[in-house]
Amino acid sequence: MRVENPLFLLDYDGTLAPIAPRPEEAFPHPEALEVLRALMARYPLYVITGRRVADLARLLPLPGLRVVGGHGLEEGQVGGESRLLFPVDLGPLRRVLPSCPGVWLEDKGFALAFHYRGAEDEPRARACLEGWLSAHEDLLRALGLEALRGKKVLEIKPKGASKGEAVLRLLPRHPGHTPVYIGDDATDESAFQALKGRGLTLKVGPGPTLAEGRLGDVEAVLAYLKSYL
Ligand SMILES: O=P(O)(O)OC[C@H]1O[C@H](O[C@H]2O[C@H](CO)[C@@H](O)[C@H](O)[C@H]2O)[C@H](O)[C@@H](O)[C@@H]1O
Repeated sequence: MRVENPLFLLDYDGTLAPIAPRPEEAFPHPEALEVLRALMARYPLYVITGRRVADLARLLPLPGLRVVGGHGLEEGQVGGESRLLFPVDLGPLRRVLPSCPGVWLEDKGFALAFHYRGAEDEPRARACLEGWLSAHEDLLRALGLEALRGKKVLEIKPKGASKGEAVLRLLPRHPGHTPVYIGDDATDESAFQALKGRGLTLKVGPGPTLAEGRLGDVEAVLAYLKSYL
């Protein structure tokens, strides 16, 4: 299914890049750069990611590429400035970090992501993180923080920011365009929900979803995007 005058809103991990054991190893699909460059020349396009804008600039070095980072916490452009939209103080939380076997911390500055992919016992690592979370619920609430669960990752970030909130912020900037949102993770569901009845939403891979349509994998995402060129 294709739409007229699309506004592309594309997730990164699991959508433009296959999932990898570590974030720094998740390189874009070999055709992604060329396809995104061509799409950007014709249509408005944003990458909507949980990563930092700076991280995306390294992985998708396309000057002028618009990026919403940190699940809506940050906005910027590759080769340009980025700005933080939600104030945050993670200091008190950094003093009580969990100690769970096989879990490692990706500190984004404005959010903390605890990864358990590859832990010897992933279910145990996840349960350990959930236990730590329950024990610190009051602290999180006092700091205005909340948990977000993604693919083998538990993130702590300021309340209020979400991909759904971010896409609703972007729509008025592109009147006359129909949003096409593509994402693979639970963290994309808020965007699928926000865009209900406003555009086309496509979930990558299996699993329950609020999206209207589905693409099998990253390969299918690239084939779909190429159909607009
Ligand atoms: O919104 P996204 O662009 O999908 O980013 C979500 C998170 O992606 C990264 O973690 C995930 O991908 C890694 C590489 O494939 C994988 O190892 C990990 O298990 C996944 O959770 C990134 O590290 C996070 O900061 C993003 O929030």
